[in-house]
Formats: sequence, C-alpha cells, structure tokens
Amino acid sequence: MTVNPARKVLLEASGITKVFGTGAGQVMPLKGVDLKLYSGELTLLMGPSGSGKTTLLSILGCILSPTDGELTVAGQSTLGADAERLADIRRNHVGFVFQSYNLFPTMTARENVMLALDVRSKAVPDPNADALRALEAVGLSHRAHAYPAKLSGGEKQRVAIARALAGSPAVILADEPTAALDAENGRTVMALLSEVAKDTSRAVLAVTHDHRTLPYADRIILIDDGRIESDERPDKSDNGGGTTQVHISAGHLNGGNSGGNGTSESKASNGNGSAGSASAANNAAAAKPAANNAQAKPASTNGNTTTKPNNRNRATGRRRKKVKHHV
Ligand SMILES: Nc1ncnc2c1ncn2[C@@H]1O[C@H](COP(=O)(O)OP(=O)(O)OP(=O)(O)O)[C@@H](O)[C@H]1O
Repeated sequence: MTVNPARKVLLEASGITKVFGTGAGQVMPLKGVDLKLYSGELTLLMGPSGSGKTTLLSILGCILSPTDGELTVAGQSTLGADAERLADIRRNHVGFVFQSYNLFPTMTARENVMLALDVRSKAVPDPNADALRALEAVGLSHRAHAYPAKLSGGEKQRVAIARALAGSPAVILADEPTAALDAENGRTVMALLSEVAKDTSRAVLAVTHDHRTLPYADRIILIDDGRIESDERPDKSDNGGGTTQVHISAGHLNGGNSGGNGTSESKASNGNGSAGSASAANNAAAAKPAANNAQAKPASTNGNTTTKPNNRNRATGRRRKKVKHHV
C-alpha cells in the first residue's frame, strides 16, 4: 500500500514501558514500545489477550503514565507531566470511542456531543451548532434529540464517534469499537472511522479483536507480550464484487481466530458496508473546541470501569474492557 508522503506524525511513543505492582506481584505489560501514528490513517492494534493493548491505549490516550519512555501527542510531550498536564493534553488532543458507547442516558445525542465540547479548553462560540455539525458528520442529525435508549447500537456508537470528533482532536483512540455490534452496524462504524481517519489533521487507532475490521485498516500493528511484533500496511485490493481482500502476513492475529503459527493470511469481506454518514465525516472538524476544563464522566459509571460480571460482548464473547472511560 502506498504511503502519503504528506502525512504528519500526530502521536509518537518511544521506549514505552509500564510496570504494575511491586515484588513478586510485579507485571510488565509493556516492554519498550515504539510507535508513531500518522495523519490520514486508520491503524488497528491487535494482539492476544493480555498482550498489553489496553495498557498501551491508556498510555497513548494520556489516561495512564508510562513507567519509562516518552509520549508526544500533537507536538506536546508528556515527559514529566503531572496528572493535570496529562489530563489537559488528553482533553485537547484525544477523542475516545469505547465498545460500550458511554453515552449519558439522561442526555440526548446532541447533549452528549455538547458535553465533550465542554471539556475542551478552547472557546466555542456556538456549541449547539457545533454539536449538530458533528452529528451530521456521522449521519445522525435527524437523531439529535433522541435519548440513547431510543438509538440502536450502531447509532449509539456513531454518536460516540461524533462526541470523539467534537473539538477536532488530533488523535482518536477507539477501544473495541465494533465489539458490541452486529455485522452490519460493525461495518458501518468501521467505514465511518475509516472516513474520519482520512482527515489530514487526524490519526485514528482502534484496538480490536474483530477480524471484520481488517478491510478498513490502512495499517495493522500486532502486539504480543508487551512488544510490537509486526507493523504492516495491508495490501488492499478490491475484486470488483464488493469484497475487499485484506492480506496480512501475521501469524497470530489473536482472538482465537486466525490460528496457526508462522505466516497466515487473513481475508475479510467488507460487503458494501455503507456508512451513510461517512462522506460527511470531515465536517466534524467544524465542531470547535470549547470552554471549561471539567472532566466529564459518565454518570452511570462515575468515570470508571463498566466491567460487570458476565458482561460479554456480542461479537467475540469476550468480557468488556476495563479501561477508564473519558469523554
Ligand atoms: N492495573 C493493573 N494492575 C496490574 N496488572 C495489570 C493492570 N492492568 C493490566 N494488567 C496486566 O497487564 C497485562 C496486559 O493487560 P492489558 O489489559 O493491557 O492486555 P490486553 O491486551 O488489553 O488484554 P485483553 O485483550 O484481554 O483486554 C495483563 O497481564 C494484565 O493482567
């Protein structure tokens, strides 16, 4: 696959290590990760359970600090940053999308998006108009006044993407964005993320176990035991029949799916995966940053984990993730 020579590095991680605990209970989920995310690209991060994906995503999103190594997001180094500075970088430069959507149930789609604008620290003259533009960008302006309970799973995830886009962060990080969705909605959401990633001022990284996401990737990174094992740009070729073949030479794509050792080839169909909204995705750039520094947290979770017993996602049967939730 050809690489756009004009692409910019929007996130750079160098020598990232992470240690949890001490003594006999110590674990090191990341062992020196170097990674750059470029503008205009959708990158997938895949790997076996426990390989460090969530920990890495949390560090890249300035939720966790690395034990060692340096992270630069949109030109801002986090080296030596205290919690407040990290939060500031996160609020202004990172948008998150979670598998469980994390919408406030008592707020409409528009209000959920406006809330994200509130946490950005630049002023927005008309947050209402900006929120509506972000919803238009994901094809949901007609659902602006609907409450989450009245939205389908796919619509909820599209609202979550609008929320992530609000304020035009440089980096969008998605944690298993299709895991709770059926095939059609999963394709719609991936097509939308793929469109979102085409913006030349934005990079998108999605952690996923879902092989249905492969056709949308510009780049696939495999992590295993805290180290990057491979970093490839899939050979995307459309056979003309609406099926995109994605070829990657990774031996352990994880999730119990690809199987085999040594080289394997993953193929996935994207069908016609139309994101009715996708063409307008760039318009989300119009959703401008806003005023106060308040950290919005989902009321239902108090900003923390939503992991529940037997709370498994529809596509993989895996337990829902435990990454802290930030708007
Ligand atoms: N807060 C923590 N304290 C101690 N150990 C942790 C903590 N968070 C993660 N770990 C450990 O770090 C390792 C990597 O975990 P991580 O959640 O990053 O993996 P993952 O690739 O996201 O896994 P999965 O696909 O199952 O979600 C695991 O061994 C996990 O138990």
